[in-house]
Amino acid sequence: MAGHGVQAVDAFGGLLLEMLQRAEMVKQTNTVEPALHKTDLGDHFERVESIFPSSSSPETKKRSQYAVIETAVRDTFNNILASTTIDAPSSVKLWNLLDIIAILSDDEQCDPALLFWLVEELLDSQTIAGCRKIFDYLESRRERITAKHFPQKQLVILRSCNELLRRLSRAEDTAFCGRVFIFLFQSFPLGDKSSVNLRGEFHTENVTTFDDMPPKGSDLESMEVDSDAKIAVPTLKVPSSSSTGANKTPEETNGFAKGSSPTKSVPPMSMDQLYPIFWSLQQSFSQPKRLFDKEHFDSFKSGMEATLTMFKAIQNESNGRPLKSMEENKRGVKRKRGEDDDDLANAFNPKYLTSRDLFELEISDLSFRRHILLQMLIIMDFLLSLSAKAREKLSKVGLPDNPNKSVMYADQVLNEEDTNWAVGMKQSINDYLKQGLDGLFFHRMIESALSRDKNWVRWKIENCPTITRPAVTPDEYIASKTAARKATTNKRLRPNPLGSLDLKFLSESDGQAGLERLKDPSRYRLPSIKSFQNKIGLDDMDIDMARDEEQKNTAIEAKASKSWRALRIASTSKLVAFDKIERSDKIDEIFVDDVKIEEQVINPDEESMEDEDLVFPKDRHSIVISGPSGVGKSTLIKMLLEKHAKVIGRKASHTTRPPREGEVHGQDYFFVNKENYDVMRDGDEFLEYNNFNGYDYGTSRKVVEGIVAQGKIPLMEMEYHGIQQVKEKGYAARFIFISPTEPSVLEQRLKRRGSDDENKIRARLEIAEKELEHAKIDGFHDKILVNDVLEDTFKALESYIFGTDDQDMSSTPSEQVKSTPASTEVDMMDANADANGSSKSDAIPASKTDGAVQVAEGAEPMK
Ligand SMILES: Nc1ncnc2c1ncn2[C@@H]1O[C@H](COP(=O)(O)OP(=O)(O)OP(=O)(O)O)[C@@H](O)[C@H]1O
Repeated sequence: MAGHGVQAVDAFGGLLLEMLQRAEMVKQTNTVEPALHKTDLGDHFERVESIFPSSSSPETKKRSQYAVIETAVRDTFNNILASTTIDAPSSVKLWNLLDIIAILSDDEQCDPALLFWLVEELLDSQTIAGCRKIFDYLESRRERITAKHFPQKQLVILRSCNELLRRLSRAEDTAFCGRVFIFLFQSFPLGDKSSVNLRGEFHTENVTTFDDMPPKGSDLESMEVDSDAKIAVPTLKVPSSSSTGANKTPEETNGFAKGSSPTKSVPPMSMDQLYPIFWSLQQSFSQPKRLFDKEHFDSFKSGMEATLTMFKAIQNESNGRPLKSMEENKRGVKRKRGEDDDDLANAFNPKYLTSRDLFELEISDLSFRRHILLQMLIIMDFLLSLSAKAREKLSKVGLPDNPNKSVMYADQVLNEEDTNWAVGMKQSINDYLKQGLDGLFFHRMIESALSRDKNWVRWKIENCPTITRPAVTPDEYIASKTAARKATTNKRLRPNPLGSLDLKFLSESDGQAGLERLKDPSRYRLPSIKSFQNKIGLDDMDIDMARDEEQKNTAIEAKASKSWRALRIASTSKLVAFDKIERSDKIDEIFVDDVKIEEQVINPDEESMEDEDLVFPKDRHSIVISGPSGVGKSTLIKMLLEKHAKVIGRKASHTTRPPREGEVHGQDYFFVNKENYDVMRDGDEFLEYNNFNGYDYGTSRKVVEGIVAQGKIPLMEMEYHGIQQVKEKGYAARFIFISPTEPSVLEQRLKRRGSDDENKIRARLEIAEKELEHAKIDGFHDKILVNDVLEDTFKALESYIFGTDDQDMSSTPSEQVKSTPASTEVDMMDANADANGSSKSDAIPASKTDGAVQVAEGAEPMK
């Protein structure tokens, strides 16, 4: 540390080092998470006071203390930066230092903005990849570091974020830009004015250049060179009095009378003619104030009309061949998706490609046309906000005494004719946008975005009044909750109205147990036909043995109900047997065939095993297996996948590591480059991610969702950082830790495995220690299995996964679960009938049940 000769600086510097040492002991990970808390640092904080004796004035003391702390902190900060890189594990010292400063700042021991000053310097000194890491820190601590003293911090936050945004490419780092914006949005209150463009400045630096060669045979009469923008601005010859338009028809003036449609009956230009006109519109889009000049406005109007006419002509043409364009669209999408992850980095580029050669292609693309039309709508809204009607409306709502004149353009009023033109043009654009693939949806989206934008403009005109609403009081909250409950409760609802389902399982008091009962497979699976055979036999006996007429009728009705349900089930698979049924009370034929079918199907060795024969765990959450290196995770996972290939699906992670020999992309890993990996990470596409041995690894949400979509249960292997992230994201899974009988077996197994040299084994064992340490945290894992004898561990693992822990372990879980449904079903059906006194209400009118599934649903829900 640099000596400053100031005793307090040296003393605080020493204390800071002690705090950092303590932090390293407390937080044993090398990652940003978890954050340090004041209690983690023991009594070090009390010692801060002793370094700064109280002086005559508290203000003087505060100022000198802040200066001393800042100097010492900066020394330490620079030392850390000089000795580590942001990617190295030792960078944890930086995060620890920032955490310590955050604690000091919350305690008002140092300048509140100190942390952000350092972050600003850090961002300035790092590459974009390094900045991502710093942002990991900022995002993970956002709430904490912005909760107190925000006014003192906000300027630095804004400055550093803006500086970072300036460095980022909107095209290549779109997702990172988004992270920065989201950080700003979340940190600053909604009504914060610091980033509001109060002066109504337009983004005039965004100049769109295009080929300035005059097109052959065009109608352009002159080419003006706009010296500011250094681009050729073609001017269309337009009738001189178009804005007054007194003696001319709308067609003659290119202006539009009320209700007339712009672009009506005007033939489209050639592409060459349109090209300069089309691109010169961008000038007015980025500098709308140009339109206050009559000449510019006239040429703008003609350009807009010519463009829309061309768009309409293209639309009509593509409507004539819709199938082809649909095909092309599909092919485009397919090709893009087929290119695997490379298109991830190929994000939207906000700069237009304006080559003349591309023009025709671009303009025939619907998305491109929509983009331009959206720009047109924005400018139409801008023009219409200057109309006399809009002015009147604004004055009616009552502006504050000091409205923001810079965004009002009070000296500009759009005349009636131009207003009508803008209204007509807006209407035509809207009509156009509603057509085509998803046109209505697209139109609705932009309509709502634009209408919201108008509110922001109003807010700016009103000089950004604070957007706050008084907090809801506890009384108001309770009153509205009670009222809502009252409004949604039907008092006349009978507990179990005649003919309706028993909805008791929905009752709140039943809570989790009720939900669990809903997951019972018997609720959604069809009962087997066989299960009805015995019951119908029993009903037959009841009919024969009935002591009086009433008993007999009850038994007949019960039999009819069951026969009906059995027939509905048989109708899906054994319709042939129906021919053999001669009497409605004698349906045995369906049972005869059914036995044969079951015999054929239950053949576990058969490749084409039907899905319904598969046995799934009751708990279908993802399974996460962790454990120290060498404990046998991969071995157990392999066994599980071999035995339960149709039930459990393994996901491949994404990694930046190059493939090893024999590794297959998509099977062992998804091998992606760093750029694509970062884009995925910034886009929150990973459930968890980590860096190991200098390479990045991540579990893609999409891959996991894909396994679920296949109807399988995802199985993942993760180390404790990953588990921590997964838990923080609130992803529900079952966490199983595989533990060795004692740590020494790990080394033996790794040596026996022979896949790593001595050094790698050492490195693995070091991390293994941490894994074992974490396993001690109460509740971190749902199940800990000690892998002593492999076969026993596998059985225990299966039992846990399939929810058969408590049952006999001699048979495999699959066997156990498989053997139960038939008998359980019989019991449940009986219980149902009993619960209702008889199965009278089971009868389902034919008109109400159209399929076999409905029989199962329509019948009493199984409990
Ligand atoms: N119960 C067991 N008894 C003896 N050897 C075992 C047992 N379980 C696994 N092994 C062996 O231990 C070695 C390490 O197992 P495995 O590769 O499955 O470990 P791992 O936990 O996946 O390790 P890593 O995390 O390093 O990939 C293998 O050679 C495996 O055959």
